[in-house]
This record gives sequence, structure tokens and C-alpha cells, in this order.
Amino acid sequence: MSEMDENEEILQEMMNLTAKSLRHIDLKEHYRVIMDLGAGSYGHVLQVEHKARDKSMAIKLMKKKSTKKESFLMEYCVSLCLSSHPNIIGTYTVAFETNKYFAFAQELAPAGDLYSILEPGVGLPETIVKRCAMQLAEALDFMHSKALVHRDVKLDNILIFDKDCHNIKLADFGLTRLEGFLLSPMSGTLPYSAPELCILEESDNLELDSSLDVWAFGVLIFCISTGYFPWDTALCKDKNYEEFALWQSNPEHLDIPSSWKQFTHHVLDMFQKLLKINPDKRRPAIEVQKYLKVPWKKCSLKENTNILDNSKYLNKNVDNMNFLQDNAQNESKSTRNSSTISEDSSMANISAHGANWEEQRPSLDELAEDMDNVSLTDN
Ligand SMILES: Nc1ncnc2c1ncn2[C@@H]1O[C@H](COP(=O)(O)OP(=O)(O)OP(=O)(O)O)[C@@H](O)[C@H]1O
Repeated sequence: MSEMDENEEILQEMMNLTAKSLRHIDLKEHYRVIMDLGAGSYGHVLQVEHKARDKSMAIKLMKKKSTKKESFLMEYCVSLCLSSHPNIIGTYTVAFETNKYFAFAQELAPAGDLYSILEPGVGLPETIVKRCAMQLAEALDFMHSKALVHRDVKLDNILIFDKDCHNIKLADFGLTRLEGFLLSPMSGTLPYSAPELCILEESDNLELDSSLDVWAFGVLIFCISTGYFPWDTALCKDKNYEEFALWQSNPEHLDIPSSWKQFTHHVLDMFQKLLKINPDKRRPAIEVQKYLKVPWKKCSLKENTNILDNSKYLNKNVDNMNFLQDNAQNESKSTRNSSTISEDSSMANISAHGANWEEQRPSLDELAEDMDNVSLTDN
């Protein structure tokens, strides 16, 4: 049996066992709800306190109306499997359901997520960028060594434990699948989506590969270095992407695209390896390790002038940050009911414009109320 088949079998076995061993407890007897930590496409995350142990933790709730039990079990089991890595969010062996939600408990990230510390148009200091890149590379390397692909590497899925990012952890394994899983085209794209995914035609499939995470990781490093995205979408109709792709095809003879000129040639070499248009030639995320000792950003007056000259372009990308924020809220209304096996992806959710999450969002009291009737695995 191949390692991949073995992993698939182990995951399935874990999911069966978890489904069977759900026990009923009254959640309100055990936990105090402190605050709402965040909301995503499929539910939201609460900060709670375990009354007996006086311990703070995060509980991720997923609406039953829009989440298949299979998807919930998959996310919980994948999160548990990866939990031992220092740069992956810790998941407790606590899973339960209420009338309206599936839920499981995770360690609490007290400083929020990477998105929350990034100001549009302003990159993080280079030491912090390198710190983040290294920790995230370790996390991805660990996942990929188990043939698991995250598929949703983005700023809001990187949780931070301190504002200087000495300790950051990859989270949200809702879309994670084993390599080889067949992806269908998406109804929209994110700036993090790799070109091979963006060009997928209606009747096409793409075999899931860790190189998709590496691309998103490359885009994320650009984002935290600059405070904006390098492009809206990795398609040739996007001028910024087209310029980058062209330059990659002939870097010796073509001018570096303007938004990349702020980087040193060392780190441009790294970006070229992480953001190889051809996924077969993309290097693994851990490649960043080789570049930690060299400077990443130029800071000469000349380069700064170039960047300022290009402010229109930068503004466009700043808007893109806002676009993402707007959509992150709109996403909350979309459903997760499509099968975990057939691909509908996070992109479909991103395109749900005009939704009003606040109107839909239950109050903390309502949530706590709903937890009267819970069945909980609390091993
Ligand atoms: N363990 C945690 N500690 C602190 N905050 C958390 C934790 N888990 C999640 N959050 C916050 O809640 C937000 C949403 O969480 P998460 O990404 O797991 O939900 P989701 O519904 O799957 O979202 P998405 O739509 O991004 O897939 C995160 O961006 C983060 O700000």
C-alpha cells in the first residue's frame, strides 16, 4: 500500500472512530463563552473558558445547515493529526455537536491573525517577514511530508501568539486534502490561487499537489513584505501577473516589473523559485531557509522613488486588500454543503457579494443557548 493510501485509510479510520464516540454533555456546564474571535465562510470561532480547569481555548463552530458531518470530521481529524507541530495550531481531543453546530476545540491564539497586524500598503519589518516565512515554511513542509495540502494558505489563516510574530501557527484545515485529490475549476479566484488552478476549464480536473500551497506561500510573503497583493489573479488578463510571468520567462533580458524592484536580487531568486509558473519546477516552501541571511528589501533612495512613482499601481493593490476584507465578511453567508470530495472551493465563497453577515450572525447568548443540547467527545 502506498504511503498516500495508508494516510487516507488512517484518516478515514479516525473519522469513523470520532463519529462513533460522540458523547452528550451540557456544554454550558463546562465552558464559559468569553468572546467571538472571528468568522469565516462556514461558521465562527469563540473564545471560551473551561470552567473546571480555568483554561482559555478557542471553539470552532460550523453550521450544520451548511456543513456536512463528513467535512466537519475531516477538518477535525486533519487538525488533530497535524497538531503536534510547533507552527500548526494545537487541536484538543474535544469535538461535539449542538442542535445547530458541529464544533471542536483548539488552543487559543491570543494575538489574532496575520491579517490583523498588516496595514494596507505597509509591509512588516524584514526581520518579522523572515520570521513568519521560516515558521510557515516549517509548517507547510511538515504537512506536505504527510501528503496533505492545505489549499487555503492566506493571511487570515495564520494565527499569531505575539505581535512580533515570534510564534505563529498555520490554522484552518477545512479545505485540506491528500495529494492527488481531484480539483474542479473554481467559480472565482483569489490573489493566492496558482495559475494552473486559475486557467482550469469547466470540464478539466487538476490533481492536488503541494506546489499549490507553495504558490500561495510565495504570494503571502510578497503581501507581508509590501502590504499589498502582487496581482488580483494569476491570469494573463491581469497586467501585473502578465508582466511577472513574462519577466520570469526571460529575467536576464527583461526589466524587473515595478512592484518587484523593491526586492534584492537574492530574494527575487527565491520568489522565482516559489512562484514558478510551471508547478513541476516550483521549489518546496522550505527553500526560504537558504535566504534568511541575505537582505530581502532594498532601501536606497532611488528604489523608494521608483516605488512612489508607481503609487497608482500600489493603490490598486491596497484596494485589493480591502476587497479581500469585504469579501471575507461576505463569505460568511456562503454554504459548505457541497461535498468535501467534489470541489467547490473557497473561491466560490469569495464571490458571494452583498451578503450581510452581521444580520445573520447569532448573538453570543443565542450560541450559548444553543449549546444546551450538546453531544461531546471530551477524551
Ligand atoms: N485558535 C484560534 N485562536 C484565536 N483566533 C482564532 C482561532 N481560530 C480561528 N481564529 C480566528 O477566527 C477566524 C476564522 O477562523 P477559521 O479560518 O478557522 O474559520 P473558517 O470559517 O474556516 O474561515 P475561512 O472562511 O477563512 O475558511 C480566523 O481568521 C482567526 O482570526
